[in-house]
Amino acid sequence: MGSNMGMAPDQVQLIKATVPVLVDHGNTITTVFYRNMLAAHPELNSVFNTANQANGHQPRALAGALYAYASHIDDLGALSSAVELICNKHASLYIKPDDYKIVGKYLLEAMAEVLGAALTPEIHAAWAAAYWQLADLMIGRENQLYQQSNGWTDWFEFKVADKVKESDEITSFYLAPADGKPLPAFRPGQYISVQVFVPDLKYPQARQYSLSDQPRPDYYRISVKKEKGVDSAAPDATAHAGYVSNLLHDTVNKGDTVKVSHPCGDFFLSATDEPAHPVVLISAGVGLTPLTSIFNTLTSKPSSNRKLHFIHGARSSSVRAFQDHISSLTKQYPNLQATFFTSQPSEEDTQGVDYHHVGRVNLDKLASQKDLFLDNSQTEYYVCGPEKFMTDMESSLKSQGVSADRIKMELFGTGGVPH
Ligand SMILES: NC(=O)C1=CN([C@@H]2O[C@H](COP(=O)(O)OP(=O)(O)OC[C@H]3O[C@@H](n4cnc5c(N)ncnc54)[C@H](OP(=O)(O)O)[C@@H]3O)[C@@H](O)[C@H]2O)C=CC1
Repeated sequence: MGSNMGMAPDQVQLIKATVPVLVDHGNTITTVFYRNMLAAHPELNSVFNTANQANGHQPRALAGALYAYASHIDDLGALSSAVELICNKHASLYIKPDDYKIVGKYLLEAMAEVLGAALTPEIHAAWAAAYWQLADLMIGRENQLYQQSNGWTDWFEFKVADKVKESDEITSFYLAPADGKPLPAFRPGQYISVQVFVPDLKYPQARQYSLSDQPRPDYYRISVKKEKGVDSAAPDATAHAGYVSNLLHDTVNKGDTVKVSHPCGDFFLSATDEPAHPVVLISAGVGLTPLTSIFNTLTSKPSSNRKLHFIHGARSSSVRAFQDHISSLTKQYPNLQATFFTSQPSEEDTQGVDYHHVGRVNLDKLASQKDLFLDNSQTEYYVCGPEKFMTDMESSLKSQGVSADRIKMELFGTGGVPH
């Protein structure tokens, strides 16, 4: 990201001066923003995740993003990976330049509504300039991403060619294009958005799902966890049952159609044909889906003798997807290995078969540190799962001398506003 092209130096200082205001009022501003914008533009409900609106996650995430932007307004390079991630998600949802006009209008109006006279004309002008500086940059990047999408520029109808239960919680959907034409390839690790009409809401919702198989011309596979939500009596009652995952599990069957967007995402396997680089895949829960795409891609070449270690954590083997698939391949090929952690083994689970270690994923528990291929300075580590899991794994790898550029992960969070 470049310098502050569109902003005067005193405006940059004004934005920095509003950082404490965002700490105190950011969440109120973004809550008012979403309320007013969605009331005036109900058609945008289909773009935003309604569950995350209801539980306050979306306003908190946007407040965190505003805070991060204001804090780094004179050092925008620090935000480039977060911006790249958001632009990919926008491209996956077909966000257009006109959408930025609506968002800018309601964001500035929400600031005025919440801050009142404290939002002086100078601060208002500085925020308008700051908003459009970032919006222009994102519009430019999203335009590039649309140009790379093989002409696929809108939702496209796909048929569910197969629906396969992978575990008690995860089911795969094999999605074939309705026109039967060959699909464009994707980079293993990338995702698609799937859009379905939600009868309870009376409008569609879209969610991003990682592609869970190697690129193939005839179908895209996603593997979806049924998000049951949290009982409202529970202490952490913030999780709303997933609108889309429950519909997919319960009502979308073989032969039905869903809308799909082109593959996006900046978390992907970096080099598929370089056997010198060992690869370690570290995941928890449904976070194994993009890593299974990487695993299947790398193991699809029988001639490859690349060292590959699949590490996965689950509550029990009944909720672990792809266990038999991964285990059978690792038994067949000496260059492949798998280590399964299970935090609550059931009576049916057998140590050495269904899992290797009791507890959450802990890299210190591996039989030998050579299992992480630490002696090879080219080893790449792909990490996916709950956010805290990813940051813990990153710290663990860094403490063992792995450089940050070899640890790949996709952190959707924005860091939030400090308390
Ligand atoms: N970027 C991407 O492409 C994708 C990202 N994801 C992310 O993966 C996460 C979903 O995982 P989900 O299956 O719902 O997770 P769960 O909450 O069901 O947990 C799955 C497993 O991870 C363990 N775990 C949770 N937190 C930690 C931690 N801090 N350290 C070690 N182990 C931990 C759990 O331990 P325990 O048994 O003790 O509860 C459990 O065994 C989501 O955050 C989602 O965003 C998922 C798919 C794709």
